[in-house]
Amino acid sequence: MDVLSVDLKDRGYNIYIDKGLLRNIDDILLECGIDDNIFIISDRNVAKHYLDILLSKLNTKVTGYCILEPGEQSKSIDTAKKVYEKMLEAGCNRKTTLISLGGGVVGDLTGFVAATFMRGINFVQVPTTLLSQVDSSIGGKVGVNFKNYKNIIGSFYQPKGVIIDTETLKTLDEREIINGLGEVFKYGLIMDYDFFLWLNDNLNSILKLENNYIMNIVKKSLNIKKIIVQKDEKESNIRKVLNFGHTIGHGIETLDDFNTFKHGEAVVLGMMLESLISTEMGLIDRKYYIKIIDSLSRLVSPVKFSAFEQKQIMNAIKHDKKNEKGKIVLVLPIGKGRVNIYNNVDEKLIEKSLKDGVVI
Ligand SMILES: NC(=O)c1ccc[n+]([C@@H]2O[C@H](COP(=O)([O-])OP(=O)(O)OC[C@H]3O[C@@H](n4cnc5c(N)ncnc54)[C@H](O)[C@@H]3O)[C@@H](O)[C@H]2O)c1
Ligand SMILES: O=C(O)C(=O)C[C@@H](O)[C@H](O)[C@H](O)COP(=O)(O)O
Ligand SMILES: [Zn+2]
Repeated sequence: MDVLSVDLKDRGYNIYIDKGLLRNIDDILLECGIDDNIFIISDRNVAKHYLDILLSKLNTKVTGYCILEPGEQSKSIDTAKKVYEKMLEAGCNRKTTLISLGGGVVGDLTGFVAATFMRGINFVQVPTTLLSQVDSSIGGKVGVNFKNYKNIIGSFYQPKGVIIDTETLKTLDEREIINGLGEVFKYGLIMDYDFFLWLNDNLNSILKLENNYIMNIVKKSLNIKKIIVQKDEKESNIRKVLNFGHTIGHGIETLDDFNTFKHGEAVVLGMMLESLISTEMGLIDRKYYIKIIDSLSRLVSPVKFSAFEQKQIMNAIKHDKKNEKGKIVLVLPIGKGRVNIYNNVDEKLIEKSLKDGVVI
């Protein structure tokens, strides 16, 4: 088992990573200081495969559970209200620990409920998608969508531990693995170009879920995220780089009420368009731009957006949380494995990139 520690003073915690860890969840929870009074939140797809393992391992330590409908629509205030109700019915109190068993949707929602129920209770992340194992389960960004805006209500609230069983990825289809790889490629492009090249060279083995490749991806990704979060927990500056591809990506994700693109797919398309803007601004050369587009196109094919969609994406961009003094903030590539934060990008250039689209 690999153990990484996220060092955030009294809010620090361990991340436990290995194949088959769910079978030791009782012992690992004890290591995190959690014994009983546990309430589990999961979704229907995940519960079908893994809830029984947790219930049999934790037995009488579990006071209840709540199973959500799968999908982004569950990341809402309405779902949070339903969870609060179930928790009250089950007699949850300030000593209750929530376990989030699922992907990023269950994790963000559970974290939000944990941050708000009785002014804050403990929670542990048990991520079961590649995306949640490499990204959403650490760093403490918790929240829900509201009025079709992504993560617009939420908090920074760290878990007490993260338990990653890479074996759970075996029940995901390839589209979900590619969804997670979107965030993994992001780490390479913002911080570690050698990792980006390694991902390109080994994509076939990764898609076959060969365990040493998956372990490498999860550990490398979490190490990059942990270093950034430790430096800037509440996103005053450097943490913004984790948002590469997201300013445009979040707009793309909201299209068709979140029904067309998954988060990681939208981020891939966002990274392509933000790289195009970077090229237009002369921040990267054409050769590097082509390398980025060729590589990301192996995950998601570039998309041409209709005029209506372009408008909707621009509206989302104008409500992005990073915006300052009415100016759109973009994280843009400036060289191999390097990005920078810009608050002076001409709005017209963003509109033009959405209109032109990327070419391969
Ligand atoms: N908090 C953060 O830092 C952060 C970072 C990145 C993304 N996110 C958020 O994460 C969400 C996306 O997360 P996601 O991609 O994990 O989506 P998800 O939680 O919707 O899971 C994807 C699908 O896989 C199913 N599933 C999950 N685990 C499974 C398993 N092991 N076997 C079979 N099916 C399984 C789910 O039921 C769902 O249908 C978005 O809302 C995004 O905004 C948050
Ligand atoms: O942890 C972060 O910081 C990130 O930005 C990681 C992103 O991958 C993630 O999608 C995050 O939820 C986006 O946050 P938001 O603040 O732009 O809503
Ligand atoms: Zn993301």
